[in-house]
Amino acid sequence: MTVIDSIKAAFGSSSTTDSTSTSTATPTPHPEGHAPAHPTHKDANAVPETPVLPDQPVFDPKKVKVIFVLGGPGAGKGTQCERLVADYGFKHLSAGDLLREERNRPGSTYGELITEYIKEGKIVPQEVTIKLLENAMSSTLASPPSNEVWSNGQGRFLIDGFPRKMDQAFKFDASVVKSSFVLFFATTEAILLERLLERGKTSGRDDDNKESIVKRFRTFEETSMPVVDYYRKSGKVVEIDSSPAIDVVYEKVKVEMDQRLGSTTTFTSTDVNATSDVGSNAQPAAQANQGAYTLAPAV
Ligand SMILES: Nc1ncnc2c1ncn2[C@@H]1O[C@H](COP(=O)(O)OP(=O)(O)O)[C@@H](O)[C@H]1O
Ligand SMILES: O=c1ccn([C@@H]2O[C@H](COP(=O)(O)OP(=O)(O)O)[C@@H](O)[C@H]2O)c(=O)[nH]1
Repeated sequence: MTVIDSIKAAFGSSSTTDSTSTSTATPTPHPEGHAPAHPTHKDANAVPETPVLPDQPVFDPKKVKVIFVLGGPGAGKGTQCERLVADYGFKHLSAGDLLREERNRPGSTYGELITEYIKEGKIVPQEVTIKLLENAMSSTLASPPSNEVWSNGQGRFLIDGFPRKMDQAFKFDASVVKSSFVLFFATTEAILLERLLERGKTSGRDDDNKESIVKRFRTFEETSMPVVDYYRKSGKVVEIDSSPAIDVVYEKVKVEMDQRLGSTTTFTSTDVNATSDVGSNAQPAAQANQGAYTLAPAV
């Protein structure tokens, strides 16, 4: 059994194909006696400990607002989030950025697993992603941005590119906090492809190439669209056509946001920086927060 197989077994995901299923089953518990409490880099063959998610929501939904930002790869989620941070004081958490940051962290137990899943356009086992999000949220609330929407333990998060699978949606609601609504950016596959190939020229991302893009499209259609449809049935989806130019899309986004949050508040540039450090490809800020948003064992 390879290290990757061991990790998949620990997450109840023994083949690469089952990560696209919409199963809501609880992951297989970690095999007794196989995992050191905090496996180190040296434990090349160790089966890592599965992150444990709480049974009850960690955050109070009256204080902590979460808006999920969904859409196909390249739909413009990160681009629009960046603007919303500046105008509404959100903290932007990109699930993909958090995974890439964890993958790049020296000694991460999950580096190899994350690399393989991202290259194949598959969904990383939910425990890893949800734990990263929960850690990032706790850390933000512990040192909140200095603007009024973060006073008295309150906060608002844009969670970008998550949930991409039904089990993630259910588990996040149950163990982190129930989301307020979903901002869904819709456009055609042809536009997505064009944008991703263009982004690939400078992004340095190993999944912004034709082969991975096609796989990501299939995962989006088969696994992530059912999540959008699920939220749509409960009236929680705000759908925006993201085909037009960035400014045109953002004008529509603002109208929808103002209806739900009250009109735009303008924040100082200091505040903008404080809330945008986990934006797309935000490497320097991610380094400044090293350890804060990772799965590194607590010391
Ligand atoms: N409305 C738009 N029109 C043209 N290009 C866009 C638009 N929105 C985003 N882009 C560009 O498309 C690429 C993908 O956008 P991004 O925000 O990274 O997407 P996502 O986060 O959904 O993967 C980026 O290079 C971005 O600059
Ligand atoms: O909840 C998530 C979010 C992202 N990913 C992985 O990260 C990749 C990149 O996601 P990101 O949101 O950064 O990029 P996008 O595909 O939207 O451009 C995806 O294809 C998945 O492999 C994942 O496994 N779970």
